[in-house]
Amino acid sequence: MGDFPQLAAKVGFNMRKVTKGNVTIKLWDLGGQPRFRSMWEWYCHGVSAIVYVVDAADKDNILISKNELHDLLSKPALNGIPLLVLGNKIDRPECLSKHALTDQLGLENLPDREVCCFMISCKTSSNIDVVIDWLVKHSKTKS
Ligand SMILES: Nc1nc2c(ncn2[C@@H]2O[C@H](COP(=O)(O)OP(=O)(O)OP(=O)(O)O)[C@@H](O)[C@H]2O)c(=O)[nH]1
Repeated sequence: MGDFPQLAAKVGFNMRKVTKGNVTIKLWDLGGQPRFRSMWEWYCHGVSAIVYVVDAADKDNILISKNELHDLLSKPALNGIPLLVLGNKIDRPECLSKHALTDQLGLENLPDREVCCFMISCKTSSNIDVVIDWLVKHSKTKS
């Protein structure tokens, strides 16, 4: 774990802190490009929650997203960690519905963990408040 900040700096991953009330959440923003995907697991060890952001307007790549997500969740070290899936870009007309995204990502009946999905737009800030509330609720350590 100790080498992660240095590694993250090298590959350009960012860490951000968000504070709400008496809770401060540390968020790692991991790159989604293929060359970074093998590193995802190591950043997920011991975390309070995994947040998986999907471009819900990019129908051509949903299957790849699904496969990468299920590959990540198959790692024994990540068993039981709550999963929050965010379908981003709901401001775009071609965006999938929550039902279609849930179905196409295979989120129904994922074993051994709590799973939640919200549809959001980072562009218009839609639903970001419910995401923060979910993260606060699932944070392990309170300051
Ligand atoms: N329309 C729309 N565009 C968005 C939204 N969120 C991000 N974008 C755009 O999508 C593009 C990719 O955004 P990034 O934040 O670089 O995506 P990313 O997933 O972090 O990229 P990686 O770190 O490489 O995985 C940029 O052009 C953003 O402006 C959104 O909610 N709506």
